[in-house]
Amino acid sequence: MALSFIKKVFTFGREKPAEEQAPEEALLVEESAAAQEAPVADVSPASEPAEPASPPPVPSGHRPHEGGDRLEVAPPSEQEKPVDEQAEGDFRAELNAQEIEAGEASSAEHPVATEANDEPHAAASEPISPLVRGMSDRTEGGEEAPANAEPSSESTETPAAAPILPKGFSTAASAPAPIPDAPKPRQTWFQRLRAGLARTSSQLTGQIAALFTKRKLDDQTLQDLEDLLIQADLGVETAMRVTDTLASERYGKDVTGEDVSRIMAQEIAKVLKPVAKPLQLDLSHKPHVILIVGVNGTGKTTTIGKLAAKLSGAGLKVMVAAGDTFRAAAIEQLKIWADRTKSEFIGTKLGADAAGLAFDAFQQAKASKSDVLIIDTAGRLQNKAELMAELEKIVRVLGKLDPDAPHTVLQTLDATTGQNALNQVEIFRNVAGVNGLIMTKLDGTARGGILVAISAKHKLPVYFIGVGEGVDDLEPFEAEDFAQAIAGIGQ
Ligand SMILES: Nc1nc2c(ncn2[C@@H]2O[C@H](COP(=O)(O)OP(=O)(O)OP(=O)(O)O)[C@@H](O)[C@H]2O)c(=O)[nH]1
Repeated sequence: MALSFIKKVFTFGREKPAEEQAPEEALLVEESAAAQEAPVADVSPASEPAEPASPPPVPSGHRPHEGGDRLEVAPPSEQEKPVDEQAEGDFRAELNAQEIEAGEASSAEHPVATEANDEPHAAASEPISPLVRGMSDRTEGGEEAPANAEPSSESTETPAAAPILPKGFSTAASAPAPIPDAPKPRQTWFQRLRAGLARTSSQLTGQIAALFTKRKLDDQTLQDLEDLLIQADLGVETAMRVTDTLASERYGKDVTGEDVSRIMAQEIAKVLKPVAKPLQLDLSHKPHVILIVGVNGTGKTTTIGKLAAKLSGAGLKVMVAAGDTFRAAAIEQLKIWADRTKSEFIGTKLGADAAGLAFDAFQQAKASKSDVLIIDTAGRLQNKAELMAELEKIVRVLGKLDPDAPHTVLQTLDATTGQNALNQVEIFRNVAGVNGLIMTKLDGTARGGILVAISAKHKLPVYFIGVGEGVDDLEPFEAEDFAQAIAGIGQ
């Protein structure tokens, strides 16, 4: 399967659109080609000599996946990361500048889920402005002084002697230059995952070690252990698996914290292995439609950017649709991701019907022979019936153009959420037919145990995990790695 997929990736990806699309009045459709030709913004002013030179154009940073058919695209090697990091810094600055320009600096910080976010923003539906390109590295007027130029009359004047200030005062000129911090080496994704899950794992391992100090394994310790595992969000089923295995191996014997961690990692991995699957694309659909759903702020738009980068990096023709018509900043954000990932973009005005946009996007993607269409949706709390009905409508409308569409419905889950995520999956699955999950923010202070409980209950594939805000911070989900990170063992 992996080979045939790779073949598909590179076969389909090289096709060009058959013809240019006629512009539609209501839609803002951008061919990515224009964006590809434009230089990448260099937002590092030359007046800051400490900054490194501008990065090369946005790095693709993608190569065919080495070990499987999970989108068939592997994350970039560690050597590529510093370049990505620099480019990412530029991108973030670009994003900020764009948002400030759009007069939405306050919403640029990206809100955490609130009910207020469910209402359309009052901002006017301005057409999307072009990206802020880099600042000039020249002074105003665009001229640089030639190297052998005569010094100006101003420069021949003797500089005024610096005043001698009383003790306890200083001027900016006399203050010692601050010593810049040495740049921190970028962590690997597994280190970030480990760090994100550190709270869960260290709490667990600490409690387990305390529980088993100088005690033989008996019914009481097993019960206490089960309680600890449930408190860590792992769910009753997995907690019992761990205690049953431990009991069968060591009942009545001395047990160390390491014994428990090892068995815990092993049992968690057993639960996760069946759901750690590659995201299969059926490229015969042209486009394979991926709908992204989830609660506000769980990382839908960012994840779309990351997915688009992987797919277009592999040579596929990708279109992204800004179906989050509630938030102007979300449309802007997706447009920037589209430019950056060389994807086609389709959007509409703020407050417009999201299902209508999804329908238009599907038609447009068919016409332009896109391989993959990824549709963003507005974040919604799962208890908002009206918004959930809108989501249902999006799915229905897509089904009119292809009864199998949307072919993949991905739900993003914020790893810092905890127990509520179980309920979110339940409801989004019923309403939108979620058939795959992506857990984001596993680099933060994550409570990753809930993914184990969700996997045990729903058995939905978990395709990727988000381990940062950068374009490359999306990793294929690996059961063993995740299990070890939760149990606090491994690399
Ligand atoms: N640390 C970290 N931050 C992330 C990750 N994924 C997304 N984010 C951040 O989470 C915030 C919300 O991400 P969005 O992609 O805007 O979330 P959304 O679900 O589209 O939000 P709504 O449009 O409000 O529903 C942004 O600041 C992202 O940069 C991740 O894996 N790690």
